[in-house]
Amino acid sequence: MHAWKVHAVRVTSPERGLVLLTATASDPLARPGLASAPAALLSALIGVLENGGAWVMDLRLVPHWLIAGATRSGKSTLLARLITQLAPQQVALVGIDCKGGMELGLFAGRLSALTTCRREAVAVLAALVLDMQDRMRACRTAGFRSIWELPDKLRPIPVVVIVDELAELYLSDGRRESKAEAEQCSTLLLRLAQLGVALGMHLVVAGQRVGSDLGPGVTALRAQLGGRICHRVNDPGTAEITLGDLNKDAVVVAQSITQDEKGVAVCTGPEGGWSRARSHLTSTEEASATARKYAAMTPELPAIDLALAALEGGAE
Ligand SMILES: Nc1ncnc2c1ncn2[C@@H]1O[C@H](COP(=O)(O)OP(=O)(O)OP(=O)(O)O)[C@@H](O)[C@H]1O
Repeated sequence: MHAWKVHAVRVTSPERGLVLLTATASDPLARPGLASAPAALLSALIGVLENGGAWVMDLRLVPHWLIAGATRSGKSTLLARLITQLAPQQVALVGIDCKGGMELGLFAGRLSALTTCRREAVAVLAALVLDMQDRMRACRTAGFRSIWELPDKLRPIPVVVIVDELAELYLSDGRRESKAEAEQCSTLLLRLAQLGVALGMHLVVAGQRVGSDLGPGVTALRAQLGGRICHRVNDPGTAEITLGDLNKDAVVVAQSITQDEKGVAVCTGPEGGWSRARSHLTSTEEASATARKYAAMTPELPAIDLALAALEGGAE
């Protein structure tokens, strides 16, 4: 695609003598209102690319995404934009926000489930994996390889699982139960990522830390998340981990994003290219108003409700 070829030759490291790109007043990143794109199922207009084109995340083309960045770099704002764009669509949104639900809680009205601790996350992910197996059976019975081939009436609703702060799911305090829970979470996320593509299960995972210090499960998961977005990072290693397996020049550009460039990121495109881009700023008010407006469209996911109810029952 034309929009993604922008950096093919012009960006390289300072050591190699070429100039890195930065946002300026004449830069499209400073005027994000310009870009637009048609609405399509599972497609979200996130912001503007450096060449002025629309920055679109299309989960039908790239099913799973990893979003990295230091604190206050723009991760939650990007997730807010994504949810605001998906809210009017026929999709189920599931939030996993183990920082107490402070970020994704804004969208509670439009989320089919919101988990705020890892114990709940394990229950919800396990229910989704079971649902995925049902979807697999339905496809097999009908002789199809994906839910998208099923007739409209039989097609299950696509589910987008949004994780704010991946590390919360993988870190363990050393206790045996905590370790087991982290491992369960890791296994379930990996299973969703591996099998979900054809079955309408999508993962969008954001975190400050996305490296193997969180355990081998994170490396395996990262390999399954084909879409990558890297905001400003605290350490060069995070940009390397996020983009390095895709494009070395992209790493250098991500490492050059400054503290003032909030919402600026390097993002990958659908056909292997990449670009600098800036997300549209979504205010807290806009986010919660959108969630309220489309709350009636929130699909019920009974399997998840049952799993969470069982958890509550077990806790009494
Ligand atoms: N696209 C954007 N355009 C302009 N400003 C932005 C944009 N994205 C984020 N900001 C500004 O940066 C601030 C921090 O953004 P955000 O909360 O999304 O960061 P974060 O990476 O999620 O941080 P944390 O890890 O601490 O939750 C926002 O409050 C907003 O003021």
